Amino acid sequence: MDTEYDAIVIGGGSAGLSFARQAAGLGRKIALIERAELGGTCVNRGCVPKKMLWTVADALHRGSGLTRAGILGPAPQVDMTRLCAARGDKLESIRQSYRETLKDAGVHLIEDTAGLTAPGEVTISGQRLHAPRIVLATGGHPIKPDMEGAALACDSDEVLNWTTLPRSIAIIGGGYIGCEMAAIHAALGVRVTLVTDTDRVLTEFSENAALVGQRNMEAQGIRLVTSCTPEAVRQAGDGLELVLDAETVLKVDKVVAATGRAPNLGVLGALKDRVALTDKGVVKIDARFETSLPGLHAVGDCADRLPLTPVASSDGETLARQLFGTHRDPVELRHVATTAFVLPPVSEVGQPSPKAIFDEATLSPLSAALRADAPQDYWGLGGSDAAVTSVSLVAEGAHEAIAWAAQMLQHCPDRGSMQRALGVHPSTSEEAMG
Ligand SMILES: Cc1cc2nc3c(=O)[nH]c(=O)nc-3n(C[C@H](O)[C@H](O)[C@H](O)COP(=O)(O)OP(=O)(O)OC[C@H]3O[C@@H](n4cnc5c(N)ncnc54)[C@H](O)[C@@H]3O)c2cc1C
Ligand SMILES: NC(=O)c1ccc[n+]([C@@H]2O[C@H](COP(=O)([O-])OP(=O)(O)OC[C@H]3O[C@@H](n4cnc5c(N)ncnc54)[C@H](O)[C@@H]3O)[C@@H](O)[C@H]2O)c1
Repeated sequence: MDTEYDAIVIGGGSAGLSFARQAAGLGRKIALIERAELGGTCVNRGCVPKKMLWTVADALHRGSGLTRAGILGPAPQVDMTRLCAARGDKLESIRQSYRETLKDAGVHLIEDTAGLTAPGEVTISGQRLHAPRIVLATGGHPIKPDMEGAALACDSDEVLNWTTLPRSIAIIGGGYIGCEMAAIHAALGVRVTLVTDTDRVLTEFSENAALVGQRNMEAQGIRLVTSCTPEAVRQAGDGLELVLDAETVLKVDKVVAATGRAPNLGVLGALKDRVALTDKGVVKIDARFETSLPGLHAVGDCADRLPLTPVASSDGETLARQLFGTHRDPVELRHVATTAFVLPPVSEVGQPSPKAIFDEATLSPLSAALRADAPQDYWGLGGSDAAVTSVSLVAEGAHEAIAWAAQMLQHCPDRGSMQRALGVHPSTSEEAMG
């Protein structure tokens, strides 16, 4: 087996795959080491299985609200066996396409657990490999809250592997994962309570957009408990109890912890003290993704960027170009569009100002007139009339439209010139642009 490479990348998720493909494409000899499934979190335990579930939830949700339009009759049932089989096939086809891509690109794929044993040296199953550049792309894992009985709670990895649906769940955490799991499972017919320690959900989004998303979740029948840190999870017969305080105990089939993620840094072994971390516990990097240990770079969720797949993929490719091609700056995080896949989705790009310059209405889409639960749409602009710096959107299809807003923001538009373009009638965006 070869032991000398131009670069060794540890982790075959979005960041590592993208680095390896690009670096090999630039003619370099690259090893990629992956201890589990190719594709990492996004493909196996994140975006892809989540989005497939969300697609089903979205269809059920749109249909179920339309009672005033005369769509009546028994609620459609989800066959989880079929759904899981279709999802399993899709994930395997993605993993297979990655295997083929790596092979075609000439990347040496090693399926093993890697440890960093010295600068420029990685060890797998007792064998030492060397490269002047080592890339950490080891991603992260879910963390559970520090409370009695936390081990009884499922994390997102487990939820995305459920083959049957519980009747009721309590979710701890109102971030992306907690809200997405809540909206999806409520649409699938599960009774959902979401408990979070902040005073509103989706605190990574601007307040006005998040509050519209929160109201839509409540209209969907999700019970929200804010500003609450649960005290314990207890077994109670076949089910569980989530203890909120001395007086309040929720009885549910399952408790889900969606309380954040931490980077996978076991790979650093004895070198861990030589690799500086940020206050958030992720690896500190400079503009060339280099860590405090010369020759060691970090990309994706283990590094101090935004834990989103497009950022991981783009940074992996950028690092390969920086090391082996022509220099390219990392994408600016203010141009990264993001979406919480609730129903309808909450999407945003840019740097929202505390007070939006345009959000005078929470828009009432025409479809709401036909729905029993009347979801609201929302469009907000941040910055100033002279320079718009953010766009927030809550609407069906928001996750598609927000990419165009990201492109528009690159050109620093003023509000006046935005109004000289016209939207489609009748549509939410037309109301917002008017
Ligand atoms: C439930 C959920 C839903 C999400 N939804 C979205 C979404 O809709 N949109 C979005 O943009 N982002 C989403 N994300 C975030 C996205 O999945 C991550 O940002 C992205 O997957 C990070 O990619 P990565 O390559 O940095 O890490 P990962 O994909 O986690 O890959 C790291 C890989 O490194 C391997 N590894 C770790 N240590 C070692 C070792 N010592 N030796 C060998 N291999 C090792 C791991 O096995 C893993 O495969 C979601 C995340 C979750 C959990
Ligand atoms: N659609 C997407 O793009 C998407 C989807 C899922 C995840 N992600 C990425 O994954 C990252 C992690 O997501 P996440 O939702 O796990 O983490 P998060 O950090 O975004 O949210 C965790 C939430 O749990 C709350 N919390 C923590 N401990 C608690 C406790 N003991 N009691 C009550 N509430 C508690 C926090 O206040 C926070 O609201 C996100 O930042 C995001 O970048 C993205």
